[in-house]
Amino acid sequence: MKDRSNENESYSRIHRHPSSMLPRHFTWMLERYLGLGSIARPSQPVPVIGTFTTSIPAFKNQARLLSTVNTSGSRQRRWPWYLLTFVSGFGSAAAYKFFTEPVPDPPLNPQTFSPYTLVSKGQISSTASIFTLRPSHSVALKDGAEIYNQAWKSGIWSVEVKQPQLQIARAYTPLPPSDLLPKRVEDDGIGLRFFIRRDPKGEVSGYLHKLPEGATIDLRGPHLEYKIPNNVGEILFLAGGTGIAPALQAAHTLLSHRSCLPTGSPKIRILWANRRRDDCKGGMSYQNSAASGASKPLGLWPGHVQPKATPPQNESLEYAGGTPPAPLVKELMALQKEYPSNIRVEYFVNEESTYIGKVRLDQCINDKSSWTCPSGREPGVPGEANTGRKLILVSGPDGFVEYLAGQKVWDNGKEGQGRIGGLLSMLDLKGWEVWKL
Ligand SMILES: Cc1cc2nc3c(=O)[nH]c(=O)nc-3n(C[C@H](O)[C@H](O)[C@H](O)COP(=O)(O)OP(=O)(O)OC[C@H]3O[C@@H](n4cnc5c(N)ncnc54)[C@H](O)[C@@H]3O)c2cc1C
Repeated sequence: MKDRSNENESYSRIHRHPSSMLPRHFTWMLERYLGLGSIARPSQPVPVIGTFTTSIPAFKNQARLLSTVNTSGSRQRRWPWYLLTFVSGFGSAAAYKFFTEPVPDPPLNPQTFSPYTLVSKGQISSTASIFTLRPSHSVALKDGAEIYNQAWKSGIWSVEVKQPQLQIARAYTPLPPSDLLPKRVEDDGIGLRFFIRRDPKGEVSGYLHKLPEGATIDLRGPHLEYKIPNNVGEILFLAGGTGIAPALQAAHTLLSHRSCLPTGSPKIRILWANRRRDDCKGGMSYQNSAASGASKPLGLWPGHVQPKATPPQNESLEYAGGTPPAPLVKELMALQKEYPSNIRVEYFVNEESTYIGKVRLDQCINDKSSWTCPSGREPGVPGEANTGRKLILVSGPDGFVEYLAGQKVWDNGKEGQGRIGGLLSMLDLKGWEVWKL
């Protein structure tokens, strides 16, 4: 009968020995290729496994060497080797994992189109809807939020949306995050919303409006359209139709990222013109068309409706009560509630005979009333006069921009600002800068 006393002893030793944690073939490999000797059985010669080496003289020697490895050497002396082996083993495993595991992409990049999923399409008027999109693939949330954050901080930006059948793309302006939205959509900061008007003959807008929820939409961006200067003090934003999207972006940049600057509390006044009440239901209507100069319109943008009657002469603002506010009106109202001294919004509706006119523009440009920083929004100095740059931004259909600020011009394949024309050219702009979007 085989004497097992020795075996028991070596078994107990193996269990005290750190190498006992290693799988057998791994310890053999360490011994075989690193010459680490007595890992498996400290008191026994290491067996030579297999016979494939024996016919080759060089391996024969090695096999003989391995078969006679003396395992009684000092363990202390070998510890650094064990450590080195472990460290390099784990290092290699970590490196392998790092280089072979797919790294989540940022949700958006300016070079290539990234797939987004149409989460919802909320129709807000007969011609326009709010589209909510989320990246289709798993994205690096932190990087994604950072890409959007940089864009929101910078100013007005857009993304390109691809129509895959025709392989054409159009620019659209993401709406800023809003506290009014259900948390599900915006809470992780990677969803994007768009206010898109369906052009009856438009290739891309028509395509988008036909897509069902769950469809994939390819986006590329962000593209910075206009960097809002850091030292901006006041913005007068003239928005026509979907031009409200960049106006909301400007308000977001100003109120969330530039609030209460050393130059004073920045402010923004938005004059939003729509052909129909549809898009801005519930919005506060500017009633004084005569004061706004609309009774003597200059060039009018396509679809313009001539005023039917002379509007009242008082300069009151009144809510278009009775109907629940349209989603974007709600968002504008929420901003006004949160920043009552920093944002003012006026609505002009062509079918109600209200227009952005010369007189109203002149009043806005010369408004000297103090817009103070609401309490608790330090470090701005409440009530301090604003000394920052003053900007007039104009955004909307070509006809709208031309009517207010003159045509943009194409030069060398690039769209340029052109000279200031339209209504603004008739006013003394006194230090206001004009930018047509
Ligand atoms: C920076 C930027 C941001 C924008 N943001 C938004 C936004 O947030 N929301 C939004 O709704 N829009 C936005 N737009 C407008 C948007 O990019 C598209 O221009 C708009 O949706 C129309 O595109 P479309 O492909 O549907 O129409 P298109 O196919 O380009 O057609 C537009 C109009 O031109 C007419 N047309 C086309 N080809 C011809 C031709 N050969 N001859 C005569 N007429 C022709 C069509 O009948 C149609 O009425 C933005 C534009 C820019 C530049």
